[in-house]
Amino acid sequence: MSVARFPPHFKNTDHRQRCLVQLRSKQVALEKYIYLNGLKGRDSNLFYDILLDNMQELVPILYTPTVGDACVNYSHIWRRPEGLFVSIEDKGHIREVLSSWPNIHDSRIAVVTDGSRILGLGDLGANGLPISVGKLDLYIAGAGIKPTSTVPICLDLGTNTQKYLDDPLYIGVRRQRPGPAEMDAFMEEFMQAMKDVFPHLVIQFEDFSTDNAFKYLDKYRSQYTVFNDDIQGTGSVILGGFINAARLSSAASNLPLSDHKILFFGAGSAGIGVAKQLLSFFTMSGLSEEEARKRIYTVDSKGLITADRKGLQEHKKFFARTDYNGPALTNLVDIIKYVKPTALLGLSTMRNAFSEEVVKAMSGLNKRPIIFPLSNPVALSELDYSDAIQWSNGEVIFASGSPYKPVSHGGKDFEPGQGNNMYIFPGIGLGTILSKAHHVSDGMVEQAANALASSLNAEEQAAQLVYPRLGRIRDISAQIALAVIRQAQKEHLDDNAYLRTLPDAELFGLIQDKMWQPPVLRTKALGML
Ligand SMILES: NC(=O)C1=CN([C@@H]2O[C@H](COP(=O)(O)OP(=O)(O)OC[C@H]3O[C@@H](n4cnc5c(N)ncnc54)[C@H](O)[C@@H]3O)[C@@H](O)[C@H]2O)C=CC1
Ligand SMILES: CC(=O)C(=O)O
Ligand SMILES: [Mg+2]
Repeated sequence: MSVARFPPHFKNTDHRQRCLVQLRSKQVALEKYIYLNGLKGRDSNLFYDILLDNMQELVPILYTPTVGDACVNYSHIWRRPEGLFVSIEDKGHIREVLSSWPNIHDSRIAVVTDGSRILGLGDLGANGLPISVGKLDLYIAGAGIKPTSTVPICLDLGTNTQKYLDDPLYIGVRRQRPGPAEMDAFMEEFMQAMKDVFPHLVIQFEDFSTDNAFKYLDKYRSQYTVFNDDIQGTGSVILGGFINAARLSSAASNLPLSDHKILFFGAGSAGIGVAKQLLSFFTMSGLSEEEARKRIYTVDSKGLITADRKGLQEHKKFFARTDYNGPALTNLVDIIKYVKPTALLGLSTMRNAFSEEVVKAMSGLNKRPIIFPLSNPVALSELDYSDAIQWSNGEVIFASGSPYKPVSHGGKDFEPGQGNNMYIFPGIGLGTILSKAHHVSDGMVEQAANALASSLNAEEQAAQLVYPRLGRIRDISAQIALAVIRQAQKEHLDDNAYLRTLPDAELFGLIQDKMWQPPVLRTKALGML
């Protein structure tokens, strides 16, 4: 019998470089994703070691935009089990399904999607699992959560996307999605079973379609340790970036912060989640809640949202305008001329909706307009960075949901921000886990945003960035976790009395010490992979 052996001149130190060479030799982003996924399966320590050193290059592959391609094609590229599928056919014995997970006692954080609205790509059914895997990779790399403490879950409830039902390789149950009563009963059993099987788990709801996103957050946030990333995580990350953007914009035009006016293009779970969080930008600037609400306008596929519109969905009512009585305003440039916003935020999934005319209208109103095209993935972004810079003559204050490369214009280099909840959820999760908080409160989400806004270092401030650079994500997550823990303590939601005894500097050190590091150096020293 032959024994498999390493080649005689094999060196672990070279192998790290070899992996990067193999990765970079692939031309297609989805192939890079498949390669990295394979590497994680063969040697997860090496995978995370490489990820930590190459965040800027690898995050766009493991996360948006490429994770979107991975989801769309998951039934075809599937290679190995890497998470839990909980099927509607498991109803009645969901507890047994969850109990099959190998690391139950170590489990601390689950990302749960039902695949019904993956990024802006719609209902992908059971193909949604990679979004949970990708988010958890960011928990591991960004907040040092131990890989064995993470639980990626996709609820396999069927899909209303016919092409998947017709696909012979589709990996999910072949049925339409359940109606509200059947879905509610499934969620009830699932959440109770999660509590029974994983007593110490923080649950992140991800990419549920908008009505269910609001419904299950409202229903479960006081019963379980749960938050919704698309509503609260996005709200928090955009509040953090907006604080910095508004300061830059106000400094350029001498505008008091409370005079900003924000126009939301897109009023789904993300749009309304962000709009509600941004109320606190105005209340922090001295306005009352009611005055703050008046500084925010929302637009959906039917135009400016007004209170007199018939059949308005519940989540759109809060920001519906009562002060506009003219004919329905449906054209974005007309809406901008009417509202005169200082900031335009896109969460609409409408590619290129922010046209040259739109950007010029914003530039005509503001010396430094704030324009955040936040829809994911890149193919659904409302505005490309190079267009934004060109059409605003370099004046735009810009952050997008998915990453863009820096651009040059008029002999100057410009660096975009990435307004993505990836800056927030790792820190919220870490802070919640360490404080053993029973719930994730609005206060914890708001303090996470403030910590993110204050996290820019001198170099980032000098470069007029609105978000810190990704390479510093662990430092950022530690700062956010500290703020989240302190707020949990203030609200008496925590269950870790020891952390209360520590001054901030010591608590910050403890958070950093708790962060998992891939033990590659040790395996390197042992001469094995
Ligand atoms: N940057 C980030 O961190 C995040 C970005 N997102 C992105 O936000 C986008 C929206 O997500 P959800 O709110 O959950 O989806 P959704 O489908 O519930 O909301 C989309 C909204 O856009 C509106 N819309 C669609 N077509 C429009 C048009 N032609 N004109 C004006 N409005 C239009 C719809 O009426 C709806 O209000 C997705 O692309 C998602 O990837 C979501 C969460 C986080
Ligand atoms: C980033 C994210 O959570 C989304 O696009 O849904
Ligand atoms: Mg999401």
